[in-house]
Amino acid sequence: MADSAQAQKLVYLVTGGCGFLGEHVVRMLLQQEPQLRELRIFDLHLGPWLEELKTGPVQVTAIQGDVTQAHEVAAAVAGAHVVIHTAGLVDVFGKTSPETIHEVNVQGTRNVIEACVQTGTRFLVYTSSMEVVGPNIKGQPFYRGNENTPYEAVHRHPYPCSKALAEQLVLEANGRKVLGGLPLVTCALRPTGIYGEGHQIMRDFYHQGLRLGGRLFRAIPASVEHGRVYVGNVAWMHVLVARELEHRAALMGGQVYFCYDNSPYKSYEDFNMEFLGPCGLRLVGTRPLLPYWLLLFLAALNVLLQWLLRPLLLYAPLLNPYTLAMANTTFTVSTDKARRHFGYEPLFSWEESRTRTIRWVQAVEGSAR
Ligand SMILES: NC(=O)c1ccc[n+]([C@@H]2O[C@H](COP(=O)([O-])OP(=O)(O)OC[C@H]3O[C@@H](n4cnc5c(N)ncnc54)[C@H](O)[C@@H]3O)[C@@H](O)[C@H]2O)c1
Ligand SMILES: C[C@@H](CO)CCC[C@@H](C)[C@H]1CC[C@H]2[C@@H]3[C@H](O)C=C4C[C@@H](O)CC[C@]4(C)[C@H]3CC[C@]12C
Repeated sequence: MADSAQAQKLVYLVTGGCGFLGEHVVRMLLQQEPQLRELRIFDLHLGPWLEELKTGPVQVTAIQGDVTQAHEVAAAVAGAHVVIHTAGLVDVFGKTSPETIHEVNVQGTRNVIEACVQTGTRFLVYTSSMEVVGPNIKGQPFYRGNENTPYEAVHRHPYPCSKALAEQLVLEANGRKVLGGLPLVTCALRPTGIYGEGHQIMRDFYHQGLRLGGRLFRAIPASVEHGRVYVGNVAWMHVLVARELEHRAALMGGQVYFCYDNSPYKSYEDFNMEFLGPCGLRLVGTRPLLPYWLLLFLAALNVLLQWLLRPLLLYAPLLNPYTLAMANTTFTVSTDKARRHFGYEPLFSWEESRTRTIRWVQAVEGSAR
């Protein structure tokens, strides 16, 4: 008893803890981090599921707050040993203005860093994205690359621009003196496209398929590989990094790590069919049904429609020139840096990740009826 009380000494803060990834990080910490005494969950919108966590042995503190408000962030960070900063605006569909994306993703991250410095928190893990690397505006392939693969990382879209800037801030903050004089230790995790329970875009594709009579139409060549990683494994990487940063500060501080697991290399659409297929959807065509120039035209038309309709309603379809370029450019990762630096092995096999995701889509199906 005394032993476990002694072991449970750390206070963690997860920003964005009610999002798709954030919820998995929160649950993973509660399951896998024996040193946890208090878990603070900071989010703009708090989920009702947090209530069920409050009955366990770890103190769970839900904080409704906005990362763009420096004083709210500082109050949440004060006294935390580790901050996992996953909060962000993930928008590649034109739902939010570029200014808001910048404010949340860049200024929000700056606020988190400054809060750590001012209040004496020493360990900061940032959820970055594969998009800080690519695909770039030239659409050059990144084929099974690693953290050292040369690639021209040039962006124009507000979301990757904001993630790249925020990541740079986090990495540059490594080594800054925090209150008390000790150095801040930071690192960034770069997931590829995350999938798993709670994935909104998978839900959107599923509903689109139902509307189209159980069919989806191939738009992307099957040969274009798109990197994907299971949300449970991304969460597990966050937990491991957070745990190991203190012990391996010299090695891990200021580093970036792609998030990876044993999910197969496939095109975006073929990969989604691994889950949507067993739920009754069919991908029509072995080749794209429309020529690329026509898809590009439709994508551009969607941008025009979005602009024209903006005064009346928010029109934000999945297809736009940016998402088309993303889906149509090979970007896959093959690395073992996380294993070498902090002993990461995926917690969930591909089979388990697949089964869990299928079960979740089936539950979505049940609730859609
Ligand atoms: N989903 C992916 O495929 C993917 C891939 C790579 C990286 N990421 C990164 O992972 C992180 C989480 O992404 P996600 O897919 O879980 O997105 P999400 O939208 O599900 O979660 C983001 C969370 O941040 C919160 N948030 C947004 N603005 C906030 C603000 N101003 N203050 C406080 N909280 C705020 C939201 O309420 C939400 O709960 C993001 O930083 C994203 O860039 C996601
Ligand atoms: C042309 C359509 C025909 O079916 C397919 C459009 C698919 C797109 C909506 C998605 C293709 C690639 C996705 C992105 C990628 O997986 C990585 C991301 C990084 C992350 O930081 C946020 C999410 C995303 C941008 C993800 C969003 C959806 C796609 C563009």
